[in-house]
Amino acid sequence: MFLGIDLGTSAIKAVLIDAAGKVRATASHALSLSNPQPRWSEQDPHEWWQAAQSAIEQLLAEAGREGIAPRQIAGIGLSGQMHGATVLDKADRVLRPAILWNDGRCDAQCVDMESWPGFREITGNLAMPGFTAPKLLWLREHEPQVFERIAKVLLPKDYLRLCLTGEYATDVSDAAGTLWLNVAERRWSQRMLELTGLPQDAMPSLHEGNAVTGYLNPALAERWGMQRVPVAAGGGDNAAGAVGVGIVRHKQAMLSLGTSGVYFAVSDGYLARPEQAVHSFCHALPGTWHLMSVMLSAASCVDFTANLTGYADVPALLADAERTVARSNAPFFLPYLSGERTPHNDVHAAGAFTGLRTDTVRADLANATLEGVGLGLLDGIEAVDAAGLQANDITVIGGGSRSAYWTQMLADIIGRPLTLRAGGEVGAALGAARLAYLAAEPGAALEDVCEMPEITAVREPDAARHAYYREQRQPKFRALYRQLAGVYRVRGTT
Ligand SMILES: Nc1ncnc2c1ncn2[C@@H]1O[C@H](COP(=O)(O)OP(=O)(O)O)[C@@H](O)[C@H]1O
Ligand SMILES: O=C(CO)[C@@H](O)[C@H](O)COP(=O)(O)O
Repeated sequence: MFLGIDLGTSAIKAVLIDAAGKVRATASHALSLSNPQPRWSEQDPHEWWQAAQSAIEQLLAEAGREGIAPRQIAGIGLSGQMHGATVLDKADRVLRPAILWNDGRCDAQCVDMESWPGFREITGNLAMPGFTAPKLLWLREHEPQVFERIAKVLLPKDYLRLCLTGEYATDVSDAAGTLWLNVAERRWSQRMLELTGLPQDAMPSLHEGNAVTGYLNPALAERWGMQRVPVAAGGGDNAAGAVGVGIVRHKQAMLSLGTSGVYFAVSDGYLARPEQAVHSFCHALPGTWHLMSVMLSAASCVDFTANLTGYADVPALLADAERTVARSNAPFFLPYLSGERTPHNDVHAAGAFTGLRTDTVRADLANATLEGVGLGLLDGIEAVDAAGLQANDITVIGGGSRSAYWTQMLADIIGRPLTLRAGGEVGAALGAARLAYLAAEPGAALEDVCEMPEITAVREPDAARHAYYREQRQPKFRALYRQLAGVYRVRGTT
């Protein structure tokens, strides 16, 4: 058995797979998110660790009910929300709340980074506020008393690794999102670290996703009745999500519907297209890279509208949306609740409902939300296509993939078949478990461990609906962003 742990933004998820790759148990524990100031997004790393322990203990209890003993677990793999800056002092004390991937406070620092010599050549990316390095520049400027005490900077899942093993380590897919990695060469960039004011030993050791980075510490192994199993490097949640559904070969593609919305296309060589905020990162398996478009609020927009309009929960919103006939002159929703990365790279972008009329009902707002997220995702997919990695078939994963209604609407908007696969809704934890498998059993064949799980459904695009979205909705959606962008931009900032 192999245990995968994914530190998502909304919850920690744990999954147990057997040697045939079948999911045998799952568990999760919700996480809270804090927005102490406009554009700030933070979480407490101590809460991550408490939630991880709770998810693991629930998982072991569920596995026990299936007759699986903790000693049967042969390896652990980690994945997590990318980019978050977890800063520790030399005694491994957390110095402040982690600044997350959807935090937009450090746009001024990004402008500085873009002027660094060699920046784009080394990192392959645009400097965007979600990434880790500009957050450290912000700390240097705004919280110097914190900055000078920093001994280590860890990504979210790597903080859990420290708690599990006592080791400082990361993997190349997650490290690529720091802007301290030379992405083509898969190594830390001394130059980018120096320009940030950090020594190389502030970084964890760097590994491929399927490498062993340490072993479960004796106290935890005893408490959970487990062996001191190896802990794999794992991957950033998108790379791990891709491994989980077998998206590991050139031009294969995946769409992740989590808090964020991510379109991920694999490349067998390094490729960089930063112009439209397309991310160029290493994949979690050796010798592979990927391009990615990232929407900062995707399924989280659906939670937002459900709360705002008083639905009991997301399934209630979805059911009502499905019952309501789409009208001509339907309202629009701009999904930029946390600003946007691809293609706009605009921290000032904001969400909006437009086109409201006296007869607008909340189901119209629900449908506008589902559609607005889809149109935003299409912008990102087209940006990746333009970089030369167009894929005809897209596998969908993440919490949002649970809705047949929404995934059909997305296929109609995108105009390509969307494939659902067994375990896809489990998301990145599945890939983390597969990376644990590869690390614990180096003789295992990659093609076997990383095969595509069985197809559970295919959403074929409806030609007439696709034409409607292309001709009627997409041009207006794009125009609305352009027209509203200036309204939300704060005077005196970029
Ligand atoms: N039945 C459902 N249909 C559509 N969306 C759902 C459903 N259940 C949960 N979700 C959405 O899934 C999202 C969480 O997905 P997940 O992949 O776990 O995110 P994260 O990795 O960011 O924590 C939530 O925003 C929630 O609205
Ligand atoms: O910032 C990115 C990728 O660049 C996000 O995709 C985060 O990695 C968070 O993921 P979810 O919690 O939405 O899965």
